[in-house]
Amino acid sequence: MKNYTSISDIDDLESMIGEARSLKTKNTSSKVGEGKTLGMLFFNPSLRTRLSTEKAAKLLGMEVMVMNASKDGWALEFEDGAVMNSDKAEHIKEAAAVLSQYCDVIAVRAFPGLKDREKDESELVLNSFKKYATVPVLNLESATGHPLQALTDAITIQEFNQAKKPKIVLSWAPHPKALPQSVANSFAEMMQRFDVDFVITNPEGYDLDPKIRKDVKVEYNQEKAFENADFIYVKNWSSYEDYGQVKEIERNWTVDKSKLQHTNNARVMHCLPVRRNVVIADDVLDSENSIVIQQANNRTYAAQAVLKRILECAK
Ligand SMILES: CCC[C@H](NC(C)=O)C(=O)O
Ligand SMILES: NC(=O)OP(=O)(O)O
Repeated sequence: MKNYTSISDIDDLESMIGEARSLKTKNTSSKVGEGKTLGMLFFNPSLRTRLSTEKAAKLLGMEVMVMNASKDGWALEFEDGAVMNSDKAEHIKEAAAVLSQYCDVIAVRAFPGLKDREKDESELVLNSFKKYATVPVLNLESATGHPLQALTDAITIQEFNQAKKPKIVLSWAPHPKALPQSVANSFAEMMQRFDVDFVITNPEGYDLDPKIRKDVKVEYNQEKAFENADFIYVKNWSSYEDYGQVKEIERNWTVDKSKLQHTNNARVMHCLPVRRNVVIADDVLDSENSIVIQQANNRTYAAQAVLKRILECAK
């Protein structure tokens, strides 16, 4: 595995999950990162991804450099052939090549603009780093995916699952801002890699990209979708068909304790950050049903397993 920019970069998921869980229990340790440097560029805010990935790298013996690329770095030009006579100071060709001199792995967070679907789906920023960097690239959430989060989610479900074939529901929930489909996309892709009863529930007008959800059942009645569910993965996303749009805030989609009565005492997951009492109610987040903190803890071990694999493959 040279890069980790999509969950499709992992061909042996069970092995990767096993390695992450083994690193978590310290049954295995590794200093494969000694003498190596991870460079992380954030074009958008972060708490979990930034800190868990830094911790993961340091557990492997890596040095870590982090940069708020939008705030501290030069404005970058990503279009090849551009005449750079406006506000962009540096081309990604030079930036990626120079970063490749300093870093052994380059990790990038770059959210979608949510204005131009075609441009966002081209993954211009992430793919430009892949094209012009000469070292492996790690996706810290891009315009269409969040593969480290999805691996974390798979690890967490494996840890908590007690059913032979669990019913797992990805549920839309309201949010005041237009958010990416990235987390939902990668979760939907990940669930299709396992033998689970996977259902997506969202209001009409919020279906995910059909290229991602493929033939996954979409249930527009949230409570019906929750029936006998073992896991409820809650996430907001803006409309794909009316790209980037937030329709009226459908407050009755907030996940509260009354909704869980339809489930099989389901575990509730969310990638965080979460808007309490808009996306998920206090009476769920403060209950035994919520595993969002355990889920966030697993971000470190997902990142550690991925970085370990990248470094081993780069040898
Ligand atoms: C990990 C989630 C990051 C981002 N969330 C916000 C609030 O921008 C999103 O929904 O993709
Ligand atoms: N879940 C997640 O990626 O959190 P941050 O946006 O805080 O990194």
